[in-house]
Amino acid sequence: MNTLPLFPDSPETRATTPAVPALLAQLWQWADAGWLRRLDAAFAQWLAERDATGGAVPLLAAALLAHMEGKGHSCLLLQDLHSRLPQWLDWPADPAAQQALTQLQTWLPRDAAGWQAALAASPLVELRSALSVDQTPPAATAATDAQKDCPPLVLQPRGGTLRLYLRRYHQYEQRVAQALLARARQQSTFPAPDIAEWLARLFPATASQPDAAINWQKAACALALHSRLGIITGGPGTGKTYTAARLITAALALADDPAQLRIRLAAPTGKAAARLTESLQQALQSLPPGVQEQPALLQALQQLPAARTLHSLLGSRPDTRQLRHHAGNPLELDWLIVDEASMVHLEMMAALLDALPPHAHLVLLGDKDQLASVEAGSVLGDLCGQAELGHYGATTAQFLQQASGHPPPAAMCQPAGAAALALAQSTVMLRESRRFGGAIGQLAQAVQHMDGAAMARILAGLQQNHGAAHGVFWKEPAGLAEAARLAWQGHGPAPGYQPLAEALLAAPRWPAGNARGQTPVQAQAQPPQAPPAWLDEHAAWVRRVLAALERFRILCATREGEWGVAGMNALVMQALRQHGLPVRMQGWFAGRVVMVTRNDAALGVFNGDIGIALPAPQERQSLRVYFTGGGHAGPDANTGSHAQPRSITVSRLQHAETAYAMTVHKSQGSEFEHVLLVLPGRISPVLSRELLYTGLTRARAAFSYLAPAAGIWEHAMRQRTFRASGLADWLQNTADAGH
Ligand SMILES: Nc1ncnc2c1ncn2[C@@H]1O[C@H](COP(=O)(O)OP(=O)(O)OP(=O)(O)O)[C@@H](O)[C@H]1O
Repeated sequence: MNTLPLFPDSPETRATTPAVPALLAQLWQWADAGWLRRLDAAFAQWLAERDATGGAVPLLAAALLAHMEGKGHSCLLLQDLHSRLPQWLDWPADPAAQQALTQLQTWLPRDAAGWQAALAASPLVELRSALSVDQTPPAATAATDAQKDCPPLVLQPRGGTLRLYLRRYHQYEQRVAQALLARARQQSTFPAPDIAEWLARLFPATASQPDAAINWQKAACALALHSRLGIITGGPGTGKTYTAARLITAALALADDPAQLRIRLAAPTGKAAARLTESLQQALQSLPPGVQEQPALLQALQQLPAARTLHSLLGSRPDTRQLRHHAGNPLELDWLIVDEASMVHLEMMAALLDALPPHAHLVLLGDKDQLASVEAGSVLGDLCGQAELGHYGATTAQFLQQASGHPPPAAMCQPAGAAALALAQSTVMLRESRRFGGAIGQLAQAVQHMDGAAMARILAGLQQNHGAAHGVFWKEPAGLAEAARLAWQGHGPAPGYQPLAEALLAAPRWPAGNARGQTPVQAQAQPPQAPPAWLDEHAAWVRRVLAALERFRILCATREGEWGVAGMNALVMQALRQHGLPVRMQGWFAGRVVMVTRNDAALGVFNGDIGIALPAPQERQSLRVYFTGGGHAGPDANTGSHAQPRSITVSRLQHAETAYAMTVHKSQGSEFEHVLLVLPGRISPVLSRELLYTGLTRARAAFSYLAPAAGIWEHAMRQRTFRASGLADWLQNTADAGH
């Protein structure tokens, strides 16, 4: 029911809001100042040209909505907008920006009733009832996209909150919620005793894991086999891939014909897909003996295809948002395992669910505590908001007892007779990390629990060792000289970029006949016909360079500034030049590390792919970008060699940026032996607990931290990332009594 009363507009608001032309002029001025995006002002202008009869407030709300969508929010929480505007917009501290912000604030209604009054009369806004749900089938929704005749903005009261959406995001949220709930409720046909039998084989009791209490990995498999949806969340090393390997094995074992079961693996980035393939292969090596005795099962496991990026799985095509697979042309698969699900944004999740055939099982693996996706939405976080508490219903508890040998602890079950949320019945949180100990693990825990006392203890221990112990170096305030030292030398055995520079300079000499005898990195020239032995030598060198590149990365909270990606890249490039590499501040050079910034399905490169420019083995004077991870095993199109990693010539890679340093956001799905996290000296909303946690957990063996001001870490640790979204509400307001 719509719980928000419809009051007349507040006179206070009307009195201060400018006329439409004045508002638009002001929005463009703010865009020129860099406080809003030009896109935000242009959107308001476009709406005004469509219909300005609703006055300035709907246009102002639209510009702010577009701006917030650019920051990852899928909607605008209207009743909080007035009070939280300074925090959400984060305009610069200078007096002009702050004065503008104050002015903007006076134009906003102060509460939900004021907003509803100001927006309800506008033909640009559709007011939805709290209970209405879109019934448009996904294929039709995708086809009409903007739905030209519908108002572009949607005002949605629900759960006591008033949200304003771009129509597209309103539809995505509803489609995602409906599709996930339908899958969670749809039970599979596997009989519980058969599930129990296979899970007992795959998770035999051991000394470290006696069969005395519930085994959450086993329970996760049981629930994913029980319905068409499994959500498995947990921190690094908690065994998500280990569990997925056993789940896949059980699914194949329970299938009538394992050879016919189409299991597909996917991840949001090429890097994450490569890691999934690799760690799944490792996990499959450690399956218990019972499996080895089943030749058909073994053969099916050996034939599992490599993981792909979600973009390539869904058939992303150049120059269009439309994907090859959708509800009208569904994916041809029976099971889909998606790793690093925290990186999947709302639009991608909606597209994925549209394209999934109804009978297919979907399994999402990911760490709910990591940063949300770069693009709008916080899907996994919204799905797993209650995962820690379980909330299992009586039917689920009974099924877990039957299929895995133990019910969940009483504290994680719903009281008798209480309704159980459908999604919770398909969700398991894994808690025990088997990889993460030492100071990095302790730091990650202290951050996650906002535990100031634990943090103080860890720092005191580090100080006794001049800032470094057990693979952790932590210093604030610190100077840029310190950053340059760590970026080059690392600390202790933990590497900086020096090993990469050494690998680059240790390039094989050109074959005999090249009079200068220079390495390819120095000369970028070679004979036109390279002999096969030289090609192999070149390929081995490329692999050594890529391995060195994977050892270290600088992660930043921001892109700009000395302590952002730009500053850190400059610092590293200066060091590389000093050590004899042909670095150029603009354009391509051998040794330039880049990150792809836009998907290009035709080229087979995707946003977030990391590569390094190196001289090509055959083409005189030419550079190719060789990519880490996600490479294909087939022969290189250019060289014919079987050992070449995936590469493309630099002139074809239009959308890439230098990436010795990258944002923490973009580092999700990757791990490095040593991570140097640098934060800026100014407090801002991007500094958050999730940012620290994600940065920390990218480090396999060593972690360094620097910031130019004291108190930055502490501030970040106490601040949670905020993403406005209505997805949790759509999911939670739908209870399934008796589940
Ligand atoms: N029940 C178990 N018994 C023995 N070893 C386990 C078990 N669960 C996980 N491991 C081991 O712990 C390590 C981490 O497991 P895994 O890679 O599956 O974790 P993950 O959650 O997928 O990590 P990440 O988030 O970093 O990908 C692996 O070496 C795995 O073999």
